[in-house]
Amino acid sequence: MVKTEKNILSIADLSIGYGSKTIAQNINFDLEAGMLCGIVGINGIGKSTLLRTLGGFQAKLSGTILLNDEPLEKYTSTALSKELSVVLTEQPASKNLTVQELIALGRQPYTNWLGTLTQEDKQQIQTSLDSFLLNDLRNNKCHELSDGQLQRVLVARAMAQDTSLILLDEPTTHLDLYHKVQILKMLQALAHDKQKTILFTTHEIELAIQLCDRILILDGKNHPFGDPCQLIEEKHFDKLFPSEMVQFDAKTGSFKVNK
Ligand SMILES: Nc1ncnc2c1ncn2[C@@H]1O[C@H](COP(=O)(O)OP(=O)(O)OP(=O)(O)O)[C@@H](O)[C@H]1O
Repeated sequence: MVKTEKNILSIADLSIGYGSKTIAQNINFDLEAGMLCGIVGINGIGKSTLLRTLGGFQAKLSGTILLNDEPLEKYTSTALSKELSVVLTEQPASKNLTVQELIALGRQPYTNWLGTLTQEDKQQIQTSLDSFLLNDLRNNKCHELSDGQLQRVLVARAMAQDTSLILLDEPTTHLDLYHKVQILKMLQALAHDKQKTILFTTHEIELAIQLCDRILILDGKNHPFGDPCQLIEEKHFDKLFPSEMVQFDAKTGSFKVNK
């Protein structure tokens, strides 16, 4: 991976939550261009809340979120749509569009008020179709697709949006193991080859350990962040679940059920 030193996302002393209800606090991490980062943690710990906060869908409670060195809240929605794309699990509103039409929506921040596509827009759409193996499906309606195919379309749309940061909420939900690995490898290629910074929530801890450059563990306390090997060495995965049920095996990077 060719690394640049520039931080795309810098999070310092961040608290997230709803009104007076704090869900997580003291979150700190930095992400450079070209990094794939998974956010893991038990159900209800605040993964989606963090993603929504970073995506600007809900206000932070306190702390700093810098996107390309600018505070997130300083961005206008037009400026933000050129720096940040978000892929959520459920997007039923646009399912009547064809694959190509949905991906073309990713170019909206760049088109004029008529939505006319330039040669560059068309090129970006074609590259996204190619990267996510969607050429044969380009004229299919999105409601005709399998979950795995639809997930590839949603990520391809984010790629067409051509932002420095891409946020995804549980991109592997409902997928079989092969298609979980496929989408994560495609995200990894997008991060490494196109120097995109990609942050996603997941319950696939073992796959995240194998494929991510960084992992953020939301644990309700210190929220360890780092290289997966470093997190294993520091025994952070050992404490993720109550040890009477499952135990983390550092040698294989996997969880074993206590029988
Ligand atoms: N709109 C809301 N208002 C108040 N509390 C909320 C709201 N949405 C979620 N919560 C609470 O915030 C906490 C964190 O929820 P969140 O969905 O971020 O967790 P998560 O880690 O993504 O969980 P999961 O792994 O189950 O998807 C939960 O206790 C949840 O009940």
